[in-house]
Amino acid sequence: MTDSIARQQLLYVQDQASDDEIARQAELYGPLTDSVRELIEVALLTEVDDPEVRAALEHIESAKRLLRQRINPGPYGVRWGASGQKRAWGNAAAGLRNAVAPPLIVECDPDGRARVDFHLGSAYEGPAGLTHGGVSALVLDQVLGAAAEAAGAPGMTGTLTLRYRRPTPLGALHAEARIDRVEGVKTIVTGHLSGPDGVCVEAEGVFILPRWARGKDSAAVSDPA
Ligand SMILES: CCCCCCCCCCCCCCCC(=O)SCCNC(=O)CCNC(=O)[C@H](O)C(C)(C)COP(=O)(O)OP(=O)(O)OC[C@H]1O[C@@H](n2cnc3c(N)ncnc32)[C@H](O)[C@@H]1OP(=O)(O)O
Repeated sequence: MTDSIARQQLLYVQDQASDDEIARQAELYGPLTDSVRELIEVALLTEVDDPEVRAALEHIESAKRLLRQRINPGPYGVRWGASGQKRAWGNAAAGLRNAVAPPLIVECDPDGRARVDFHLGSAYEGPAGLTHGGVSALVLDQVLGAAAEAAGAPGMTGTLTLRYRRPTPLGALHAEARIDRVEGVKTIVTGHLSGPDGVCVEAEGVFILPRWARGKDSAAVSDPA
């Protein structure tokens, strides 16, 4: 096993946190993340005068000093609690503790379907007034990957093919995915992202269970045995 695979595996952790403890953390950190996400939008769009911008910066620096007093060297990784509840809270698309995530709260069925209604604000702009194409890819990668995982056929993205059919607006959007077929360790998933005028981006993904995870329960991938 290479060093990078071993390091990656160590970030899949069973920390035995109870459901109550996970709920406490979600209640504490969820609003912090929401506030930082809103801060990103406000910092992008504010038109107040220079002294107000400088004063706001001092407040933000002071909040950072407070939070840095005790800090996980990162990244967050994926953690499972005592009941098997999974926390991918650092995930760039869906992480509860990641202010960069829109966030996506993806609903999944065990037959390999997934869907999400979400909102993209000004921080996700690419072409003027439109969603950045890379952000659409991020959303579809996550939703297609979640569909594979929900059906017990999880994997890393091997190939993601996208067709941008019409510009994706910012604002209220929808994405959905379903498993097309499973071929051994490969799960092929299709899906799309749509806006108020219909489908904007179509996607097909090949998700592959990596060698190091084969034959292991998903909650046991941190066990190097
Ligand atoms: C239990 C833990 C699970 C871990 C995770 C679960 C996460 C669940 C999260 C849910 C939602 C996340 C959604 C976002 C997911 C990302 O963002 S993942 C990040 C982006 N992807 C990557 O970084 C992947 C980097 N690449 C790799 O790690 C490795 O190349 C891969 C893709 C795991 C494949 O390597 P490998 O395990 O050595 O595969 P290998 O045994 O050589 O080939 C197996 C089969 O796949 C085919 N194949 C290999 N590479 C490719 C490819 N790139 N394209 C198409 N086919 C390929 C081979 O031809 C072979 O086919 P068959 O001969 O069986 O027909």
